[in-house]
Amino acid sequence: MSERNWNLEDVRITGLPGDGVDAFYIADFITQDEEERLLEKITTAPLPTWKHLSHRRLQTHPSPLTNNNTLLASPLPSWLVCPIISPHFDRLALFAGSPHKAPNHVLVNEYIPGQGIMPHEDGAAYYPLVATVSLGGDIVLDLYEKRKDGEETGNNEMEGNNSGGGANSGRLPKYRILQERRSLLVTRNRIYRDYLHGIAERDRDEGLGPDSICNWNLLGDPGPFGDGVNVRETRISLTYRDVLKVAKLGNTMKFLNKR
Ligand SMILES: O=C(O)CCC(=O)C(=O)O
Ligand SMILES: [Fe+2]
Repeated sequence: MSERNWNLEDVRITGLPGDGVDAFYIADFITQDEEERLLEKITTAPLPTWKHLSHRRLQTHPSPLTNNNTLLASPLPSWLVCPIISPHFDRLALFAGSPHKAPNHVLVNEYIPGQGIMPHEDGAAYYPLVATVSLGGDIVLDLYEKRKDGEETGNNEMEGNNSGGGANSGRLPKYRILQERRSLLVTRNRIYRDYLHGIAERDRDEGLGPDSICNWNLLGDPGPFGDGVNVRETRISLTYRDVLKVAKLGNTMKFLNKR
């Protein structure tokens, strides 16, 4: 399909800092059929696959990182590889600069209306690039400037260890990105490192428009948000990353035997 020959140059979020090279948004990144197939895989997973957190639930593929942020080498399930990594990410050469040249880890987050994720950073366990595919519903991701006084906890709440955002309450986002279902959002480098990201715990996103949403010009269809409102539905995100430290199970066993 011709419209799927994306060019990253055309989909930069130019309203963000970092010379525009640090964030990209592609509407209609996957088809409705692809979305349906992914939702089916995710929602029919056996219940123990989900980790229940207070404000969302989470699947981690292929497995959670160890305590020292190491991934035990294991392939991603094929439904997370095809078609998103292969062929779509490959065509965009999205992970060409990352150590393993491909994502090796995917978090699946589910938010029902009213749920969200506190402002946080993803941290140093990963190459600084996150590729997020949204399924099921539209949602606003907020970016916050880090505090200059060094008070920021640097919390990585990715796998659910965050203690909560009391210190963040009342804080206003610096930028807002609207993620439509079936879209791809890529954030990397400066946006990854210098900002916190979060999703407000509400059942409607309000005040949406070209002045408040930095990717407004890249939306597939701004029509539904013409009144400035997005009524949340259950939204599932797939966040693809490259974990820097990977241990082969064989090596881990050797290491354990030596102790
Ligand atoms: O659901 C999202 O888009 C964000 C998830 C997130 O920030 C994370 O898993 O670290
Ligand atoms: Fe995150």
